Parts: sequence; C-alpha cells; structure tokens
Amino acid sequence: MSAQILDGKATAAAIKSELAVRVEALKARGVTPGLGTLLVGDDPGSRWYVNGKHRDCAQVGIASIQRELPDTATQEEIEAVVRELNDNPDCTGYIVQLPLPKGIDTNRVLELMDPAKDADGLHPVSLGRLVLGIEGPLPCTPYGIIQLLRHHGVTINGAHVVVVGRGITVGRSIPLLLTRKSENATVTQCHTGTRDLAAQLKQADIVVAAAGVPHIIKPEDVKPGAAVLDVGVSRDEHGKIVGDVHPGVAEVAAWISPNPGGVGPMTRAQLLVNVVEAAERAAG
Ligand SMILES: Nc1nc(=O)c2c([nH]1)NC[C@@H]1CN(c3ccc(C(=O)N[C@@H](CCC(=O)O)C(=O)O)cc3)C=[N+]21
Repeated sequence: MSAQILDGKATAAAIKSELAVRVEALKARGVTPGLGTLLVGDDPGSRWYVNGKHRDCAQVGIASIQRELPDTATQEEIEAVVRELNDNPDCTGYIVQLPLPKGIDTNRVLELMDPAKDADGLHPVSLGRLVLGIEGPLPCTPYGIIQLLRHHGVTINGAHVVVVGRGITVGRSIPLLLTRKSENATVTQCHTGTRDLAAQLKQADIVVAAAGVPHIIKPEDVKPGAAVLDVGVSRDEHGKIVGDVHPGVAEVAAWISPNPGGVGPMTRAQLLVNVVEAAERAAG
C-alpha cells in the first residue's frame, strides 16, 4: 500500500486563483492589498522565502512592499521600520521575517506591529482572538494544514490528532484551531517531555509532525490508514530538506504530505489569504 498525496502545491494554486478574484473585487472598490516584508540580515534561506512571498503576491495581484536592514541593525532601527509599515496606507498586511539577529528583542518588535496588519496570525492580539473565538488572521501553517486536509476530504471532525512539537508557529497554535467546534478534533500534544511518543502516535488518526527532528515519525509508530503531515524542515549536509517523517511511513499511512510540496506552499497561500482578508476588513 502507498499513501495518497496531500498535494500542497495544487491546493495552494486553487486557493490562489480564488484569491485573485477577491483581489480584483477589492481593486474595483479602489483598494489594492499590499504585503509588506521586513528582512533583517542576509541569510540566503530567509531571503529565498521572502522573495517567494513576493512572487506569490504578483501572481494574485497583491502589491509588494519590501524593506531590508543589515544584520547590524539596532532594535530602534528595526522598530522604526515597523512603525513606518504600521503607518503606510499601501501596506495592508505585513510580516517580520524570523528569526531576527541575535541581541534583538523579537517579542518587543512583534508587539509593536499593528494587529490589524498581522499577516502571520502570530501577533499576541491575534492569538488572543483565536483563544476567545473572535474573528481575525489565523496562523498560516496551522490553518494551511487544515485547508490541505479539507481539500482532500480527510475527516477532521471527531478525529484524534497527535501534534508533535510545541513551537509557536505550529505546535503551540494548531491545537487551538483543531479543537474549535468547526474542526471538532480531539488533540494530544506531544513534546520532548512526552514519556512514550510511540504509544501516543499509535492512537492517532492524524499526525502533525512539527518537531524539527529528522525522521522522528517512524513507520512502525503510525496507525495504518492515518493521515500524516510533515512540517519539519531540517537540512542534510547537501542542503536538501529532511522532514520529520521517515519515508517508510508512506507504506503505512493512507495520506501523507510530501516535503517539499506539502505544508510549505499552503503556509504561503494562507499568508496571502490573511493579507486579502485584512484588506477586506479595512475596506468595511
Ligand atoms: N515571520 C515569519 N513567517 C513565516 O511564515 C516564516 C518565517 N517568519 N520564517 C521562516 C519560516 C519558514 N517558512 C516557510 C514557508 C514556506 C516554505 C515553502 O514554501 N517551501 C517549499 C519549497 C522548499 C524548498 O525547496 O526549499 C515547499 O515546501 O515546497 C518553506 C518555509 C515560513 N516561515
């Protein structure tokens, strides 16, 4: 048996063509959504991601506002750009590419962002709204994963989901989404303090592997017929992506997300959704 593919590339393309229509409608009302990015330093990986986000914007008609600072930038210089983006009417949503250089207080930078322009869905106000059930931008990777499952008809309602990892961008926030009435899953969160990860995984109808540990999910730990989402992006010595999911899992699972080509493109598509929805909210 070989698992069916949760095709992030194709699903993201479908979301993008739907978004292009909404962007046209906004433009007809005199509003052009604009995504801002702030990149600090010249890490080639970060630059590559940021460029990809602007390519995505061009595809759906969203304007791009690119800001860059050298890795020697001070806290004050970074905060000045954040204030400029907050005040810039062409920028309807933006992200501060993470990680920021050592010595920078990242939380102070993120808290300074206008929550109405939070494209990542990770601003403290956005996460608070998510907990309280108030409408707002949703964290991109978690919501991208849910869209990927829905698009392929994988049942979330009533499913037992095992999340591996507790990082802010995925592990910490995806249980908040999955346990909403609209998703209605039962969630177990595993992390480095979990005593018997294999025993937990065996119970899972859906596994979200977001530990950042290469091949931590092994075929013998996965329940036959499960859906497995590979969020990990470690790199081998040749710079090739190594996911959290061992390739042998494809012989046991019913559904698997490829990596690359799975969760990554969905994260980028959801960023665009957040920008368009922020512009729609601002337009009233
Ligand atoms: N403020 C902020 N927001 C982020 O969302 C954010 C960030 N900082 N810092 C870095 C991480 C990483 N991240 C990725 C998004 C898409 C792919 C992606 O689309 N990957 C492709 C290609 C991968 C490749 O070949 O390199 C794929 O999976 O198919 C990867 C990684 C967003 N991040």
